[in-house]
Amino acid sequence: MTGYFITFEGPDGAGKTTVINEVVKQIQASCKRPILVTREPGGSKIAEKIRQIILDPANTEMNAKTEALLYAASRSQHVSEIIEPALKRGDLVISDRFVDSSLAYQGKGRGLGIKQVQAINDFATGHLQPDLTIFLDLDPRLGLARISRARAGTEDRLEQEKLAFHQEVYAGYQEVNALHPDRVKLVDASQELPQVVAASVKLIASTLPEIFEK
Ligand SMILES: Nc1ncnc2c1ncn2[C@@H]1O[C@H](COP(=O)(O)OP(=O)(O)OP(=O)(O)O)[C@@H](O)[C@H]1O
Ligand SMILES: Cc1cn([C@H]2C[C@H](O)[C@@H](COP(=O)(O)O)O2)c(=O)[nH]c1=O
Repeated sequence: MTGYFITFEGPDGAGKTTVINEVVKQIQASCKRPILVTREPGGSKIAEKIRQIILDPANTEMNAKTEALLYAASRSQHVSEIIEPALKRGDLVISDRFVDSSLAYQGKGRGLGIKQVQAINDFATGHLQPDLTIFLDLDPRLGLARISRARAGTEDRLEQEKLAFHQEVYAGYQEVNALHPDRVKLVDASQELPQVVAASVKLIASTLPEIFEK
């Protein structure tokens, strides 16, 4: 049996983690497949260790290529150890971020080039592609404001980057989303949380109707 793979993407503070938790609560009863929720960077023991290195605000000297390769290394382990086995079992896998984050943050934000970053990620993941990507669309300024309200003083190394970096990342997402119109669906994340959750559930139900009880 083959499973299904959904990813959530968007700028920092768009609400991905919060929305995923609420979506899972709402679809659990009617979903015919076991649901596995995971995240990047991280999702497995080794990948979480790499996450700590990448996001540590003390690692100010990390260069952009090292950063991109560490995200890809973490992802490779996450895919082989967690995502692929779950998909082989037939699960619905929902990941908080995946390759599109690297394309936007490292490809565009760090200026490494979307094609170059796609190439190292194709190597890392064996070209694994989500069935559906829900992009929580929010002005990065609003996302950063949410984050500073929620965790002022404990922002990670990437969250501490200047607004100009986050605006480049947002532009990167727009390029990536335009390359994959069939896979990537947008939800207006400036709405109240219940509306964002409802729109996400609707997209999942319309894209993957076969995973729900009739
Ligand atoms: N629609 C919403 N309206 C207002 N606040 C929201 C909304 N969705 C989430 N939040 C709040 O914004 C903050 C960031 O949410 P969350 O951590 O889920 O975002 P995220 O996209 O996962 O962020 P990051 O990528 O940085 O981990 C939290 O305090 C959360 O409660
Ligand atoms: C997967 C991935 C993530 N990032 C960035 C985005 C965030 O600022 C941090 C951590 O993510 P979280 O959602 O706050 O847990 O890492 C990135 O730059 N490249 C990536 O591939």
